[in-house]
Amino acid sequence: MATSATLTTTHLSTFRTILDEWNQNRLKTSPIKGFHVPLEELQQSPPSKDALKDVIVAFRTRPPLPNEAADKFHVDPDAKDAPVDEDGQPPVVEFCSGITVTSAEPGVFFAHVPGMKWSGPTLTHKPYEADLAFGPGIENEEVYQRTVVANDMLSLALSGGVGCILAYGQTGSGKTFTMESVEHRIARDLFDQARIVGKRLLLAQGGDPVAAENGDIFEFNVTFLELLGKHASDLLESTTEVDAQGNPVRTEIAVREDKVGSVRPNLISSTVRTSAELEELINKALSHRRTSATLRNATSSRSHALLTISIKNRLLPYADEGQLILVDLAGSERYEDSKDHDKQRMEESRDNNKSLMNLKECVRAKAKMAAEDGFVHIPWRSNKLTMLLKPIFDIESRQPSRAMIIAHVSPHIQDSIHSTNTLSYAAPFKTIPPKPRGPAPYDAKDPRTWDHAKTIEWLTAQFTKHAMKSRQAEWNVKSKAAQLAGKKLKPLEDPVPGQLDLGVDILKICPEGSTAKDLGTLYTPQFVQRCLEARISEALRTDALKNNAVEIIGNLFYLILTAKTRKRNEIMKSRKKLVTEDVYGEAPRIDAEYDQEEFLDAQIFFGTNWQETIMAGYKKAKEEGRVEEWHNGGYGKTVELMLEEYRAHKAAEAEKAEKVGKAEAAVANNE
Ligand SMILES: Nc1ncnc2c1ncn2[C@@H]1O[C@H](COP(=O)(O)OP(=O)(O)OP(=O)(O)O)[C@@H](O)[C@H]1O
Repeated sequence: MATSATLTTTHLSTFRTILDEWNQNRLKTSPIKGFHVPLEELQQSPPSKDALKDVIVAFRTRPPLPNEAADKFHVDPDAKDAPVDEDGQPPVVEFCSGITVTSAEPGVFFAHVPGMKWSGPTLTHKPYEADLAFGPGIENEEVYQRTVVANDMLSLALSGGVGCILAYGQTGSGKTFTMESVEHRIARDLFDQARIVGKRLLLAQGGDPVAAENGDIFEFNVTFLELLGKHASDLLESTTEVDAQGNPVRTEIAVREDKVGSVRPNLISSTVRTSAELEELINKALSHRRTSATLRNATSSRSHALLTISIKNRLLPYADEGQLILVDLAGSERYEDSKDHDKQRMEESRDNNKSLMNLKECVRAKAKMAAEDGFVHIPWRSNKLTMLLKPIFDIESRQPSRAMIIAHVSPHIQDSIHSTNTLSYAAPFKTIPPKPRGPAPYDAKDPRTWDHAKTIEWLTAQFTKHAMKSRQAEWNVKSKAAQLAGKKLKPLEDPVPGQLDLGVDILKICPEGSTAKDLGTLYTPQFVQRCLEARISEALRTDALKNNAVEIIGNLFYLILTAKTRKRNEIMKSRKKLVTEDVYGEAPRIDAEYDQEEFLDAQIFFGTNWQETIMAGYKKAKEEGRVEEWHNGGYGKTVELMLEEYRAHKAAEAEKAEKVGKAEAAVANNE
């Protein structure tokens, strides 16, 4: 039977004609939109932090490779039922585009999906939107500048936050090409950036200007983990042992939460001091990366690869370590593409798809939470991949984090169905920043609702507490010395209100117009730096001020976190039992009632159709005013119908396999 790719190839010239007409008509009404800021300008001006989002999504498509179309979609003219074109000739397999970029920022990709009606071939043009879109002509350097640099990922990690970049897409779409270039460029820039940040921090502490010139205050540790199906291994472990398929055998690494809730797999952690050392390490790990041929790409990577650069700030040894997590995800193969593989490969493929689905749930939930400032559950514990990404998904983490997903699609029209799957996977991550809703009602326990005066009052109380403590400690020392000299010191009197030397100018820490909510968006080192710059008394030692500042910002983060958790509990209580709106507010969920294994397998089988079918049912019920009915049975029925279809498909597959087995046995017997 001809595959849809072969059918498309057969009608290539018709599709090309339809596509040209569509493009001409489109260009008449709307010209192609470029990026907001030219690249040179972007490189000169630092990004504005106010405009940054927690989740950023970008699309990328690559140019076709030489001879790729003819090789990849080769049609055998001698085969039985060999396809012929409209003129009865073997189809000429040349490149035909399946993707059109109509806007770079916001990013808009149109996927051209071939179809067949009684009247002949048809083409549906499906639009998808992201924050950014990179067409086939965009070079790696520009992708890096507009993603990593423009979103301040390096400063974020150097300031104790977590920056994560994920490359997603069909096998062979260009994920590794992008990620490797991002990794090498980060190796190129990280140390220069660290010197700039380090110098600022050292000078703010009144440090030695010569030492500050080197700015060498960070320690960088690198790990490289590979997740193949359910199995994690260390890509920095050198091995000579190989398995039956010729893949290197490495120690299995456990991925689990420890007693204090951290996920820290026992990996080789290498300290790097220079760009060259980091570069060398990346090259070593990449050469170790397990690859093997799949149906679609001769050097396809079947595993997720996670490069983590942890950054310790030696000036703030107790602050959380910053992290850069760079993830080259396994190819998102469809069931159709993996079914001809052996059992092990099919299992890997299934596990990969499950982890990609869990990842989707987590990223969508994170995007939703950032946009609405409310609470949503992020199911990061459901899978090893998402567990490894705990620092960006755990809502209880005090570290600021930012995730960027770059969804890659093949440029070929024969891959359009794959492309629509990829684009509809990633497009919902794009969120619109929340509209200003006016100030939230004041709540003494929620710093996010405090005005400037209340913030100053709280900061003053915090610094007063520390000043009182150090005053008392000083008196204790003096009193001890007096005792030794046989004297007795006068008891310490309370200070005259307003005359206690706090050592800092509170108004410099929280200038007019800013509030606790603004302070809550600072990274710990930034707050510490601000406090050091606000020092007005030499009596307050740098070390003491640093420690006080870390504690105070920690207290503020804690109050914000507690307020968020309280809000979450209120929301949870108000929700109906069992029947809950899912994280996208789209459809109700009673998923826990199903056999989870089968439930996930069915979702993988249906791909994007699963969610689309549920959405369609929900929307219809909503339009007809039957939402309650949908909650109480409609959703369940829809899921049951899809599960039944999946079971029927599995039964048919099993029957087919049995027949093939019997036929093979018969042939073997005759022989
Ligand atoms: N933007 C691009 N420009 C030029 N060539 C590219 C581009 N992106 C990818 N390629 C080339 O396309 C081929 C496939 O890319 P790559 O290996 O990165 O795909 P992949 O999505 O990582 O596949 P897999 O999941 O199988 O690892 C490679 O030969 C790569 O060099």
